Amino acid sequence: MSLVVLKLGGSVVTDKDELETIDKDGLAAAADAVATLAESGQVVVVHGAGSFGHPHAADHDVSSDTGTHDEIGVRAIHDAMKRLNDAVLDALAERGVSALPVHPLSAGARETDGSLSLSLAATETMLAEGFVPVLHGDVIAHAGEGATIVSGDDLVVSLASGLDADRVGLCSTVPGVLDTDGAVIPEITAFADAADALGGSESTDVTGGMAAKVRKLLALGAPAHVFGPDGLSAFVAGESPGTVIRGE
Ligand SMILES: Nc1ncnc2c1ncn2[C@@H]1O[C@H](COP(=O)(O)OP(=O)(O)OP(=O)(O)O)[C@@H](O)[C@H]1O
Ligand SMILES: C=C(C)CCOP(=O)(O)O
Repeated sequence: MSLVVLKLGGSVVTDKDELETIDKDGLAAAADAVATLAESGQVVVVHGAGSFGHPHAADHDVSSDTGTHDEIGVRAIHDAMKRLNDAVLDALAERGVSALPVHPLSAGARETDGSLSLSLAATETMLAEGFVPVLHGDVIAHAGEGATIVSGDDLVVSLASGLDADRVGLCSTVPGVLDTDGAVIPEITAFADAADALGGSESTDVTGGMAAKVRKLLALGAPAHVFGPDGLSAFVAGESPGTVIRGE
């Protein structure tokens, strides 16, 4: 059975400019897409943080490489992500999808050099038992740093390579990676292909926005599709909307 790893960007399922606010239409469209995918194969969903995780991470000065030992801060970030995860699970349940949470804080850690080790046991067994695991960007224990942020994009890379996914999709608010004229770049095989146009994110984003996304996906070793909400149904149908990022 084919396996799809799909990331729902925080900018799709939340209103990134309003603290802890769900984008109801964005979440509904994304949940419809997951429901369609789940009818014909296995799906792992990962969602980003949007206006839930990022503002709390910024408040506590935590990023992907700057950590904290303050458990109050760690819990504030994690609890916000659990609230968003609950909303995603509810939207999937309303569509008859047997979705279950996997919270990265309790399933992985970073080593001193920042490399992520994520246990796949829960995710693999859920898939084998017919569930749809739903992971999310989170805060995670980091050797020598306390706890740092793990982005949904990092999780997509670990999951797609560890589970040998057949297809990888990242749905953001932009229709793909854009060039300096605002046109979608159809294919990226090296960072230089898009470097001039790549910036961070327009909203509070402690994990680096599109530039970081492209770097991580180039390291994946399998093609990954970056597209906007309008490309969701094409991705679900097996097409190749937006930008495909192919690492070496
Ligand atoms: N060249 C570019 N092409 C497309 N988007 C770009 C580019 N440069 C910067 N960006 C910014 O990157 C953002 C997308 O990255 P972002 O990390 O915010 O996406 P996301 O995965 O949907 O959100 P989250 O990180 O909350 O999950 C766009 O909204 C845009 O502001
Ligand atoms: C800020 C937190 C908690 C996670 C960030 O995940 P992302 O939105 O996928 O980059």
